[in-house]
Amino acid sequence: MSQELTEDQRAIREMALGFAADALEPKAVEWDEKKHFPVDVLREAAALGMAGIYVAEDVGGSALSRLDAVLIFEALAQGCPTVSAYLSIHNMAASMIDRFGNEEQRQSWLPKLCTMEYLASYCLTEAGAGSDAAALKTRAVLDGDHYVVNGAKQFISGAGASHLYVTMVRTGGDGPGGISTLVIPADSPGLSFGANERKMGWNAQPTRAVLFDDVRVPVANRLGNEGDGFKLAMAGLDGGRINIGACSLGGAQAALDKAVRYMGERKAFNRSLDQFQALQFRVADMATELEAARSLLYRAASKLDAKAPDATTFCAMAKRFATDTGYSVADAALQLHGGYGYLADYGIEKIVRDLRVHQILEGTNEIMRLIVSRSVFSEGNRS
Ligand SMILES: CCCCCCCC(=O)SCCNC(=O)CCNC(=O)[C@H](O)C(C)(C)COP(=O)(O)OP(=O)(O)OC[C@H]1O[C@@H](n2cnc3c(N)ncnc32)[C@H](O)[C@@H]1OP(=O)(O)O
Repeated sequence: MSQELTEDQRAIREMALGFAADALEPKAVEWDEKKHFPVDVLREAAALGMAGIYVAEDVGGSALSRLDAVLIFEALAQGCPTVSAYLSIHNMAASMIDRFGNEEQRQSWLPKLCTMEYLASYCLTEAGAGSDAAALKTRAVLDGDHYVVNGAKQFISGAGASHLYVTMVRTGGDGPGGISTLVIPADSPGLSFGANERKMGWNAQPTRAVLFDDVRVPVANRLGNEGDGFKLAMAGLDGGRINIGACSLGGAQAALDKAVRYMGERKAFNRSLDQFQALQFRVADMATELEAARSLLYRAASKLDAKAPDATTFCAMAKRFATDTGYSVADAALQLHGGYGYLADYGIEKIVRDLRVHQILEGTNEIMRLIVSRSVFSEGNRS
């Protein structure tokens, strides 16, 4: 463990690890193969307080810290990175309503989001606006006390299954200042979904386009003021990014643990694999790299909890480092299994496939470098 955890934090982590071992890990390969989104299991996680982790208690949330959330997503990902990652997106959307919603919005949506009677999706990306999120084109035009929304969102996790879509739309001119955030219910007339995308991994959750054709959304569903939407979206992503980093670390830890067990059982040249120093050193490096990533991730979470001015930069550093490290450690664990690592039964190749996308989503790792370099160079300019 990279930093001393409090007794409460250890208990939270143990609870999530127990849930991962009992409810996620035994089914994870089957869910991947059948492309099954286990909503019933997500609701069991919600009953343990993991659907509104950093949402306030008055609306059913657990009111825990960002560091607590990272511990939970890391632990859950040891059972299934994909289910943990969906839950992290649901938590991000719920926390945006908690932080930026008015009292009526909080009371009407959050109790159901915290039990997962309602599932939530986060809709920023468009076919023509991924990394350049401020270029989004989905438009919302005011018509009396409603907005009329037209456009399409791409790569939306949970789409088709979610009940609420926290959606960034253009209500004003070009650029970030013209963007607002609307909470759009799934049953809104004119809202429809693309086909479930066929993916390399992340098969235990659906990914679809969300299509808006003259969808009427009450002005009362807007979070914050007109023009605030880009900042709300970015603020949500700060936490979302470290949560995804935690999912990578959890998946990679599970892969490393499998490799260590396998190396004790598998013999070659009359010795078990764990007797070869070259392989022992490889495992030593993997464990060291994971621990370094964990330290940075927990530091970023603590910065977010402290509302530190450099929290966004640390979240970007941690997301980039944890998802790159997690992927390379999981891939090395596959290699240590030899041909068996490539077989579905061992559960390693699924972890590698699941973790690959973490280097792309919640902001590509190239965008994370952009955020960090902007901060480094602006600090350099000041001195
Ligand atoms: C299986 C599926 C595979 C693929 C799944 C893909 C789906 C997803 O991953 S979900 C979405 C992920 N998308 C992203 O992460 C988007 C990546 N892009 C970005 O983060 C931004 O566009 C980024 C960082 C490049 C900056 O954009 P840029 O247009 O230069 O805006 P920038 O000038 O920095 O900021 C605009 C305003 O927002 C504010 N802002 C920026 N970041 C933050 C933040 N973290 N918190 C609060 N405010 C912020 C700025 O201060 C600025 O405010 P002001 O105008 O008052 O100075």
